[in-house]
Order: sequence, then C-alpha cells, then structure tokens
Amino acid sequence: MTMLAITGGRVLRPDLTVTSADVLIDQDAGEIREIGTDLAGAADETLEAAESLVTPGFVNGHCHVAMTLLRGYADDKPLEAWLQEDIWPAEGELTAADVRAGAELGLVELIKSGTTAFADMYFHVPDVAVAVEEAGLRARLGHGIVTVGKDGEAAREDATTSLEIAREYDGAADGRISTAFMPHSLTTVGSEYLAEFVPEAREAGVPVHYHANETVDEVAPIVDEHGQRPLEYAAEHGLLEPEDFVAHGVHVDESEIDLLAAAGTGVIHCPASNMKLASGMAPVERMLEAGVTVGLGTDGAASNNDLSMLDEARDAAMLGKLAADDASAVPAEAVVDMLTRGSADAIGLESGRLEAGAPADLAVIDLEQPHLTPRHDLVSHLAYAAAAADVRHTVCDGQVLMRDREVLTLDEAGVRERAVETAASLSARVE
Ligand SMILES: CSC[C@H]1O[C@@H](n2cnc3c(O)ncnc32)[C@H](O)[C@@H]1O
Ligand SMILES: [Zn+2]
Repeated sequence: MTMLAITGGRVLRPDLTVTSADVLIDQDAGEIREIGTDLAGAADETLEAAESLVTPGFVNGHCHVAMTLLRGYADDKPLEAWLQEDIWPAEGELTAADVRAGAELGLVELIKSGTTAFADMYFHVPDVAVAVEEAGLRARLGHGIVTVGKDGEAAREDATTSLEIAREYDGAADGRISTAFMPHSLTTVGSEYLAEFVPEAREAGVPVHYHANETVDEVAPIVDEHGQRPLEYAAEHGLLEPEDFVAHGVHVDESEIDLLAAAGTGVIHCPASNMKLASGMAPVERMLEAGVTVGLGTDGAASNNDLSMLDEARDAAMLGKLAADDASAVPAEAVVDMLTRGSADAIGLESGRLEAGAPADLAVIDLEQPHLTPRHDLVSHLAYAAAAADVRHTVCDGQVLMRDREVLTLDEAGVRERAVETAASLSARVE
C-alpha cells in the first residue's frame, strides 16, 4: 500500500467547516484513508500544505474541453449566430488529432486551476479519452449528437456513435472515465431519435446529458411545436431521470423547476457562458430552494473564455444575486457546495467531499496572497477571492497531477506548442 499525506493545511470538511489537519491518502485505492493530526509518519510521500486550504477538487459539470482551440476565435455574438456563423464551420474542419491537441490544452488548464473531474460533450471522444487517461483526471465523456440538417442515415449514425462510445468507454482509465449518452439539445436532435435511442442508453446503464433551456430562442420552438415547456417535453421523452443532468437551465419556469426537483435531474449552471452569450440569468436561488441538485460548469473555452472553476464560482454568486434581486441569494456556502459536491452529485460521481472513504480528489490553495488576506472566512475566499493561479497542488484518484504549480502528467510547454500550431492550421483551413 502506498500512502500520500497532505500535511499542515486547513481542510474544508463536507459541512463546510475548516479544521487544521493532515489528509492521509491510500494511493492504490485512490481513496482518502483518514483526516486527522500527525499523519505524516504513516506516509511514503508528502505534499506540503502549510498556509494553504485543502479543498475537494473542483468538478466542472459541463465542458467541451477541446474548444480551447477556439478560444478567442469568435466573441461577442449570441448563441445561435455564434454557433452557425463561426463555431460549427470551424468544428467541421476538426480532425481527431486536433481534438486531442485541444483537449490536452484544456486538461492542463483544468489541472492548473484545481479541477479534478469534469463532464464533456464533444466529437472524437476516443482521442479525448486518451488525453484524459494520460492527464490523470476523472471525466464523464460523451459524443454530442446533432441530427438537424442531416439525412436519416447520417443522423442515426451520429446517435449510434454516441451510444457505442458510451458503452465502450464506461469504466475506462481504471474507472476514472465514465460516460453518458449526449444529445446536443432538445432542438438540435429530432424526437424520433430520442424515442429510438434513449431506451437503449437506459439499457446500457448510462445517464443522458444535454443542453436545455439555454436561450429564449431555444424554448419558443418547443412551446410552439409541441405545446409543452421544454422540460415537460424532455420528461415525456424519458430524459428526466435522477442520473441525468442538463446544461444551463436558464429559462426554466416554476413548473419546470418542480419537475427537476421531483425527478432528481441535475442542472449544471454555466454563468460565464450565459453572461457572455447574453443567454440570460438562471434562477439558481429558486432551484436551490426547490431542492434541485445544482452544479457549476464552464461550458467551452470559446464562450467563457477560460476553464477556471473558481471564476465560475464567483460568477455564480454575483449573477445569482442579480437574478434574484437579493444580495443574500446564492451565498458563498451555496457556491462552494455547487463547485464541489453539487457538480459531483449532478454528474454522478462520488467526489466533491473530503472524508475518509471518499475518492482522493483534491486541490491545495496557497493562502499566502494579498487578495486572500486577512482570513476571516475561507469559504468566502473560495467563493469570492481565490483564483486559478493560487492552486499549488492538484491530486486526483490519489495521484499527484500538479506539485508546487508544476503539472506532472502532461508536458505543459509541448501541449501549448501543439495547440498553437493546431489552432493556426485550423484557422487557415476554415478561411
Ligand atoms: C455536438 S458536440 C457539442 C457541441 O456543443 C457546442 N456548444 C458549445 N457551447 C455551447 C452552448 O453554450 N450551447 C449549445 N451548444 C454549445 C459545441 O460547439 C459543439 O458543437
Ligand atoms: Zn455546452
């Protein structure tokens, strides 16, 4: 048994209290063995955490990690125009090698900002999976299906790919990779494909993940065509099960909030993307009051434009207050819970809490920074003041992915170089 101890830190516990303690990790099991005092003696290796906050690794509940290649490629447009005029034409040129290069860049960014698990919808998923395996992160991956604008054969092929990928990769990378069936959204996938393939996803035992109620323009066609709110339509198509999770949930009415709460379906709130694309303000406080499981996600780096979950936490608190017109709405504790346990629960992972027996997924935040001084309340600092650059160490599944700000599993300089070349070649092909 190989043991790792994280020593001398302030540890954020599941009840959001903070205590001075060591964390002892069984690296073979990838689990936290004990949280207590003087545990360094039991360890083969230590990570120093003095003057630092030891927190559960952040869980990014909705991402398109390879879209780092399109960061800054098209900004300042609303969702539909952005996708149709810029993003989809560029993505049409992406090769598997491009996606691998973009995914590696995104994974470096995730590790450096303390994220240890994420859910990802994209194309060329086998290449994303290889990158995740080498990076050492935990991920729920899926192939995103779009059937609009395709003939029947191509549409079925896309849905079949999503199902096959979900079946084949579930449990990959020693269990660090899990999967989901991923229709892109309720307006971009025809109901006949949902009717045919969702029961197969259930049979395969994988959840379903999709964009829902992101913009007003996405709600209106479903109401017009089917006479139903989008999430009523989703429930009727078997897409609102406890293991399922939707991205965005901006334009949800009270009846849909009740549906989500009753179904146990998670919502991944993506505040930065919603602000940048001017999609709207999700009623996060209302969803939390109703008992909906709410997590946080960055969405892709082309609509954010980074993958820092600490930025997302701050944005969620700020936007939540604005949306509720109430400064006490979406307080620091709620945000930290969404950043960790909420996202993990929504996407069906056990991580997001530091306690004996839990997965050893954690981040260590350097508190010796002017913007984290004084230390009245470390939960407040995590929600409002900490930044990606404050992350010192990142550990996932008991393995050290970053030590003293040096990423150990990927060659950061090489990854950046490949991403620069790949993005330049992509731009040249699209023009
Ligand atoms: C079919 S793979 C995933 C697909 O989703 C696109 N995408 C990125 N951000 C968003 C968003 O905010 N709403 C809807 N779709 C989005 C991405 O570019 C891929 O094409
Ligand atoms: Zn998205």
